Amino acid sequence: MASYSVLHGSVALITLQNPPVNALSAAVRAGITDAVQRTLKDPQVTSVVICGQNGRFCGGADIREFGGSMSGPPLVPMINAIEAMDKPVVAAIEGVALGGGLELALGCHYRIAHRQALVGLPEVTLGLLPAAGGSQRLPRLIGLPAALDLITTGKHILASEALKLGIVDQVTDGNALNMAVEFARRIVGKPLDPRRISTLPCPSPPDVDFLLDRVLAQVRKRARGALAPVACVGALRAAVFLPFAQGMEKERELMGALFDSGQARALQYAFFSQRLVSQLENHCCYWARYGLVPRHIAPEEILERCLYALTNEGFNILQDGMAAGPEDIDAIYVFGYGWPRHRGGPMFHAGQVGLARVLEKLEHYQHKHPDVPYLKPSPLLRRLVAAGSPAVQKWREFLNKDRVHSQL
Ligand SMILES: CCCCCCCCCCCCC[C@H](O)CC(=O)SCCNC(=O)CCNC(=O)[C@H](O)C(C)(C)COP(=O)(O)OP(=O)(O)OC[C@H]1O[C@@H](n2cnc3c(N)ncnc32)[C@H](O)[C@@H]1OP(=O)(O)O
Repeated sequence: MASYSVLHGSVALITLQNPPVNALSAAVRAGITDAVQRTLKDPQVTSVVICGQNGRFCGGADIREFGGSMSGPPLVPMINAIEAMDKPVVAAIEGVALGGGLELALGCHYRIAHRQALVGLPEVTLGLLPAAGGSQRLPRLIGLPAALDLITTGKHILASEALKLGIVDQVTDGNALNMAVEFARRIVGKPLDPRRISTLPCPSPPDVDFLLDRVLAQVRKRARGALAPVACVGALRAAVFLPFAQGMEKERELMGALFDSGQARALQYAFFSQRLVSQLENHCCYWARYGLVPRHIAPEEILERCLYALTNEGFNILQDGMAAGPEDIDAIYVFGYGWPRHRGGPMFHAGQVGLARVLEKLEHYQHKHPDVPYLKPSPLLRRLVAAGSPAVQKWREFLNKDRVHSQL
């Protein structure tokens, strides 16, 4: 939800309340929408400040809502209504203004931030693009090159850097909310048209087509099949060449394509998995509270069972002649499935660990779990170990000889 109060008899304060990061859930959007209506109707109110509870402006749209049917007031008309207000609206940014949180701030007429606050449009890291006007407002505010960088990488930047880029108007080492309230009182009566970012042209260099094509090529190379970074460039192209309203349509169309994609679902799953795993210690407290003694499972056991079963299947694939050499399997994992390049690939990694050790581990886990077929050591792995564990670069040659031998 969002609370509404009036300070000094004239400054309406709208406070986002959804701990821990004040994500823009349906209840928060409804609260803001109601508060905006109250502000418009109250003749005593001459300016507005929007802030977040507990020193955090807003962590963006509520990612948990993406999995279900979304209800409540939609974000885009809500932000447009804030921008259209005829009373100045100031965002007081503390903690974070990320994703939809920054898009909300960009709909305000001014942004005052704590120097250490983090701002950014990280949607791309969730397989999405900034679809509450961020892809259309940010380039109009800071120019195309800087917006391309921020939106296609999703990086968070400090408010002090955001000030240099022109994203925020002032930063403070003190209390950003107090500063925003004082600021809001001072700017009453100043013209608001130049502060409505949607009405501004998008500053872009003369060789804009060249720039967009170059960034698109870079992004495609870096993205390795990820859809969102490419869609982000498409949305920014729209910001340059289309009027705001049509740009917003394009933003929505591109978001629609990403929204239900397997990639967005996978990246959002990864976002929550990462946080869940870091809470594992609390699970231990849960066991202790109920007097249960959990079987100790070392993280290495899970890792090794997954990893060695995978490499073992790689040896079976090589033996069956489905891949000509270990490089074919490693390239699929490094380039197609994000296996860390510095670890070479699963087959190379097996060589690094030592084939005898991989075999020993597989035998150990097979003994513990005889019903899991993937843990049964591949005959090829056994033959490689028996042949003295040749280096991975020699396996292709070994396989050729092995195949010739088996045909004789
Ligand atoms: C035709 C069909 C058309 C369809 C078109 C659809 C149009 C739909 C319009 C939608 C408009 C979209 C608008 C917007 O552009 C989209 C977004 O805003 S996506 C969200 C962007 N924000 C982020 O990516 C920020 C994510 N969060 C973080 O990076 C960090 O959490 C943080 C904010 C930096 C804080 O970090 P920490 O202090 O370390 O805390 P944790 O990370 O541990 O988080 C604490 C807790 O909060 C949960 N959480 C964090 N952010 C969110 C969030 N945005 N939504 C929901 N929950 C969030 C996090 O999971 C932790 O909870 P726990 O998992 O521990 O229970």
